[in-house]
Amino acid sequence: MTEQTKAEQLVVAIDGPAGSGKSSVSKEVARRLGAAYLDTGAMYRAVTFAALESGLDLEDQDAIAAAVRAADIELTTSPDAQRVLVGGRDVTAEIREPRVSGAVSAVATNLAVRENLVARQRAAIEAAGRIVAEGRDTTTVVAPDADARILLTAREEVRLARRGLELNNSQSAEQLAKQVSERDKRDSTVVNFTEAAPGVVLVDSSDLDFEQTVQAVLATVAEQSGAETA
Ligand SMILES: Nc1ncnc2c1ncn2[C@@H]1O[C@H](COP(=O)(O)OP(=O)(O)OP(=O)(O)O)[C@@H](O)[C@H]1O
Ligand SMILES: Nc1ccn([C@@H]2O[C@H](COP(=O)(O)O)[C@@H](O)[C@H]2O)c(=O)n1
Repeated sequence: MTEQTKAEQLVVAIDGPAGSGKSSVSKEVARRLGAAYLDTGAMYRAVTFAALESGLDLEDQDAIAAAVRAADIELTTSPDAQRVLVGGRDVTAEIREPRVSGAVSAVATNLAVRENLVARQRAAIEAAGRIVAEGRDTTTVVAPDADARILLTAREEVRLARRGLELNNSQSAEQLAKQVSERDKRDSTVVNFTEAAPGVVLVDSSDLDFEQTVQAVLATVAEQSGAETA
């Protein structure tokens, strides 16, 4: 762990469905808290990228399990400069490509992959000490003992519209549904990110703008952890 007093340590876990604002809101909350930021989804994307590059059959559970164990993944935890390296190669942009987004659920539903990545994520949280970690199972599996646990959500039509706007409305309704609703459907076969578990606070951003959502999350962190977030 870095040089931090006990009072400075703070673990915030945020999960929720696709397009709910997990990554953008978590990054901004991390900046305002002077905390690190862990994008757990980037790790699933990195493994998927590595498997695709090696030409592996993503449905071959054993081959993918072996690949994750061998995967050399480096992830920076600065909310201002995120970099992802696989085997020393910078794949920060490539892991966001549609071929990875379309394939990642197949890898993320492999339980051996989840076990391996959850262990790496816990180690990253422990190493940082003061951190906002986001991803579909962070409040329930990765960091159930976090100081603050939030399920960030928004109505489906709002999430679809936000993702559409993010992509300059270049996608058809069908393509958007694939990237948001269908991915959630497949992911939810192994993780529950639609209902708040006991002790997890629901923040619904459907009728909030970005800044209001950040404020709502900061207020929830203060309430749950007792930390000063203003
Ligand atoms: N409250 C909000 N109001 C308006 N736009 C928002 C709000 N929260 C997030 N956004 C925007 O919605 C889009 C989706 O957000 P983001 O990528 O953070 O979602 P996500 O939950 O991380 O999605 P995924 O799980 O698919 O990676 C981004 O363009 C982001 O800027
Ligand atoms: N904790 C997590 C985080 C992510 N996943 C899987 O990775 C995919 C990509 O996540 P993004 O947040 O970058 O969109 C996601 O669709 C899940 O398949 C996960 O399983 N658990």
